[in-house]
Amino acid sequence: MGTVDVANKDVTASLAEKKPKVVFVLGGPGSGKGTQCANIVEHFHYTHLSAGDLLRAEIKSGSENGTMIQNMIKEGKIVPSEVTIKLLQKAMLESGNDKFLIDGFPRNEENRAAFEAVTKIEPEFVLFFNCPEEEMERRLLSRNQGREDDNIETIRKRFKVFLESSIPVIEYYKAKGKVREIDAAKPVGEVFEAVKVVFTPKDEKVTA
Ligand SMILES: Nc1ncnc2c1ncn2[C@@H]1O[C@H](COP(=O)(O)OP(=O)(O)O)[C@@H](O)[C@H]1O
Ligand SMILES: Nc1ccn([C@@H]2O[C@H](COP(=O)(O)OP(=O)(O)O)[C@@H](O)[C@H]2O)c(=O)n1
Ligand SMILES: [Mg+2]
Repeated sequence: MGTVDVANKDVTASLAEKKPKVVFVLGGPGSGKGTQCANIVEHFHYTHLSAGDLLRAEIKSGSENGTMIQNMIKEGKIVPSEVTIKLLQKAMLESGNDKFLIDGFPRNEENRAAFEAVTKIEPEFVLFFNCPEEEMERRLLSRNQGREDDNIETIRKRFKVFLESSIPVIEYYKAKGKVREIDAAKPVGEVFEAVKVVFTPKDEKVTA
């Protein structure tokens, strides 16, 4: 066993000790995951970890996996979970927090099963932003963050991957009663009102 494996075992053990609370934030590309996570962080003091942001930072850092990650993102493909899970574990440990919004992960069955097997962490619930494709396409084409995957050709590929690989993950958690579905086609403020209801503890909810 190499030193990298040993180091990752330490990370896994330290994380397991903390028993972190995890919410998976899922939804198609452009459904508003990042936007709403920023609001949730402000109001509910979670740490936001976007799998896509972590992968993009890994490319920028000049890591040995950088070129592979960059090529997969350009093609709208899902990076092997070994890479993404290590980045998530490291970020969780470094944050010092014990409440996380994991945005854009798990995106396929391999992501889901590997995260469960490696970390033994079961999500509290899954926040699912449901949005029609036409609206997501409009938003992505005007996102203007200079992303190499926000062009119509890659967007189409990402929608296909979402339908074929990510929807089954949402269905898996639906069968476990863990999905909190939000109508994400509405304006940002209205979507957040619905999000707040999900994050507000039941005994604090005002029943008018
Ligand atoms: N409810 C909304 N209505 C209109 N535009 C939105 C809404 N939510 C997000 N956006 C915009 O759509 C684009 C994609 O949002 P983002 O939060 O990055 O989505 P995701 O992380 O799911 O891809 C951004 O430019 C964002 O400002
Ligand atoms: N779990 C993940 C998340 C993202 N990614 C890659 O990163 C890309 C961008 O993900 P993202 O979450 O930032 O994209 P949005 O849904 O926010 O538009 C995806 O299309 C994948 O290529 C991945 O491989 N595995
Ligand atoms: Mg995002």
